[in-house]
Amino acid sequence: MNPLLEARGLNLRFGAVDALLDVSLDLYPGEVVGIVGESGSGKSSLLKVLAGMQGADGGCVTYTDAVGTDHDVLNISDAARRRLMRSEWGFVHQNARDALRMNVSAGGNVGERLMAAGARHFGKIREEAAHWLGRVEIDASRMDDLPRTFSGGMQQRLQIARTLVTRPRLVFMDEPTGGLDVSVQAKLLDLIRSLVADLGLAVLLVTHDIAAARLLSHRIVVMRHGRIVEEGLTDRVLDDPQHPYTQLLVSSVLAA
Ligand SMILES: Nc1ncnc2c1ncn2[C@@H]1O[C@H](COP(=O)(O)OP(=O)(O)OP(=O)(O)O)[C@@H](O)[C@H]1O
Repeated sequence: MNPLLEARGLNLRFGAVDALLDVSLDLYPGEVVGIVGESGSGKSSLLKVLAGMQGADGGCVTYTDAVGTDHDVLNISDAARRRLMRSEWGFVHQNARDALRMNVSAGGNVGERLMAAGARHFGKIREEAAHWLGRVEIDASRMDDLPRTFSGGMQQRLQIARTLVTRPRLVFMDEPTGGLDVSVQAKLLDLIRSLVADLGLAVLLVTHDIAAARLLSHRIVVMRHGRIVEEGLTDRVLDDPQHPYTQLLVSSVLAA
């Protein structure tokens, strides 16, 4: 099986800071890879570069689409990147407000993604939006309400419905449960886990929450100072960490 996304030798500098140093990564269809590390280790920078939202100073990223065409993500045109974002990719932001349109109804937020992907039949769009609100456990009676009347957890579930309604093959997630209450986080993680498994999604998950990474990821990549210091199957990395930094990360969770 060929990787869906292949990154080689990525470098990115901000002034004197190396945000990424020779980072290489493969992501296979249906695979969930958790990118963990402390604040400032380069996780978000890596996600943005892989999604073509941020350039790099070196290296390359190749995405192979559903019909087998390779896309050179770092040199892609804005229009082509937007096309991928509409049809094959999704991005879940930490803050739902960065993705949702707050003055558009919940149903509209989901439906407009379908319209952007070419759907035209109003009845079908509304039906599909209602179906997706149900899948993320938002009551149908809230369909015409504005997202600003929703709790943080509901806004995040709405963002997920908006992202998944177009059936992406690859979803980038940047701290999807960050900033939420612990009990809300647990419920959201369970929901994400079942949706990802049902839909067979490939996911790149950035998180500083080791428990979230353990729950969702098949494989874990550990970053420190812009480099990948360890990677492997989730249980192996978390139960038998080899790098001293991973040992520290894991033991600090155990001690917490
Ligand atoms: N736009 C920018 N301008 C200058 N420096 C930046 C910029 N974006 C990131 N950096 C720096 O690059 C390094 C990596 O940042 P990045 O946000 O990727 O880390 P992170 O692991 O995602 O951290 P966090 O968990 O806090 O979001 C940090 O030192 C950060 O200060």
